[in-house]
Amino acid sequence: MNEHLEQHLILASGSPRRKELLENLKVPFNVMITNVDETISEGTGPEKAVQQLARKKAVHIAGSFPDSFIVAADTVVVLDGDILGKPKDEQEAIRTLGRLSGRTHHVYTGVSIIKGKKERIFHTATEVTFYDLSGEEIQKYAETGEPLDKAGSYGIQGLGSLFVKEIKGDYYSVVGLPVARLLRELREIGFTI
Ligand SMILES: Cc1cn([C@H]2C[C@H](O)[C@@H](COP(=O)(O)OP(=O)(O)OP(=O)(O)O)O2)c(=O)[nH]c1=O
Repeated sequence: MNEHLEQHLILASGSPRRKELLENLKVPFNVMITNVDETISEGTGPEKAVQQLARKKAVHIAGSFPDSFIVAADTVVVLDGDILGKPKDEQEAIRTLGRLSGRTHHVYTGVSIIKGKKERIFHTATEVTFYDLSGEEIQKYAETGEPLDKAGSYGIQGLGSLFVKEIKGDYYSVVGLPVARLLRELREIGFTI
């Protein structure tokens, strides 16, 4: 019997990118959308913040599925110590992109895995450097709508790729899910893959 049929994987995320990336594992899974409050309390560092939020999303689903492996993640961009989440509108996206222009920032992704009483939690940090961006470039990009549902107001996998001069770390972590690390952590918690 296919052992994958005996273990149930759930992605607790509404992000289409996370779903696509998890498909690379080539195991069946279900997607469940979580709706948790993503406010980060004052003074919380990005490493802790992304882990806490990822765990909150996983816990939200885990109670109802104690026999399943629940995976959830959270991604933020950090510049000059400021945590930049998803912009609330086009104007905020334009301001954020102006700040990221010509600079190096960090993308933190936290991942939580819960299986009954067992848990794994980790985060990754990736360094991304942008080319200088003109006001016109930023304006045009913001008008595409691509920044709106993305931390730091850009998508490295989309038109935002045209801004990236250098990246140090896991590309997939910037997109929202460090899949290679996740695979290894899933094995550690007893998922056969
Ligand atoms: C920096 C960056 C972020 N992002 C995305 C990944 C995440 O979907 C999003 C950050 O918001 P998150 O709150 O981490 O995730 P989400 O609200 O989209 O989905 P869910 O909470 O249901 O899992 O930004 C990209 O797609 N590309 C990028 O280059």
